[in-house]
Amino acid sequence: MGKSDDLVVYDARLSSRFLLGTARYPSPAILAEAIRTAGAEIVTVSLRREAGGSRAGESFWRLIRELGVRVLPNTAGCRTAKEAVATAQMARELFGTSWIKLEVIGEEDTLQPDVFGLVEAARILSDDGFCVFPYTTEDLVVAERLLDAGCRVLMPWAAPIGSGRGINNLFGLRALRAHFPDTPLIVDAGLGAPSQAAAVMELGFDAALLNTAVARAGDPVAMARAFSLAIEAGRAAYLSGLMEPRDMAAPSTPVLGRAFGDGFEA
Ligand SMILES: CC(=O)[C@@H](O)[C@H](O)COP(=O)(O)O
Repeated sequence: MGKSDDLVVYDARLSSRFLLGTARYPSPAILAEAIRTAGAEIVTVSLRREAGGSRAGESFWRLIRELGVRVLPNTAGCRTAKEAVATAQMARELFGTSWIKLEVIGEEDTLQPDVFGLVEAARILSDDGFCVFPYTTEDLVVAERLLDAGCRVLMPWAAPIGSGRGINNLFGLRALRAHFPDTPLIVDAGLGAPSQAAAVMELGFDAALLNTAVARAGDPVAMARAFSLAIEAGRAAYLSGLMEPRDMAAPSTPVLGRAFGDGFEA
């Protein structure tokens, strides 16, 4: 790629399109190596899990500082707008950042976002100066409401958190991409295999955020590398202009006098 393909989100310019979650790794050392190998510039952290005061919290912070990555605190575990707003405010104090990955969970089996609470919390936090990264569904109307509320990026799910199902609603994600061509769209949650990450990037999504598939892999560091390669490959494919699939065959073997296809006759 000749010119820069950086992704701009709020005040950040990112060369990596791979955002990584920090939960459920076998050890802090493996987490650190996975982040390095992924080349991730942003990691998401749950305020509830990494409370700064505890010994575990302190060593986690040392590790993050050493890696030089940017932290995107999240409101994982919040069930109401009120709870999410309070958690975001605590996260701003604790982590010294106004970035917040906003999760308001509405349903236990799927951990589906409560989109009503999400929009409400997004508005309150945006008005309060936060840069909100909302974890949402592929719903176009909700997306509009989130942008109206002040969000400058959207994080639609591919599938329920931790399910590893990949793209559940291809039509919905395609429609979202087509409807918001200029909004950074980061697919967040449900990606289980590198091929699925490549697929969302091929659809034109701007980045992918995942956790479980790397953290719970047999070899998380090797899996981080596999996802990193896949995300890069998917992005390169998208930028290169993918061919349209067709129902019928189209001969690819050159016929006499047309060795280089239309317009290149020898
Ligand atoms: C880590 C995080 O912030 C979540 O959004 C979520 O856990 C990611 O989903 P997966 O664990 O399914 O990748």
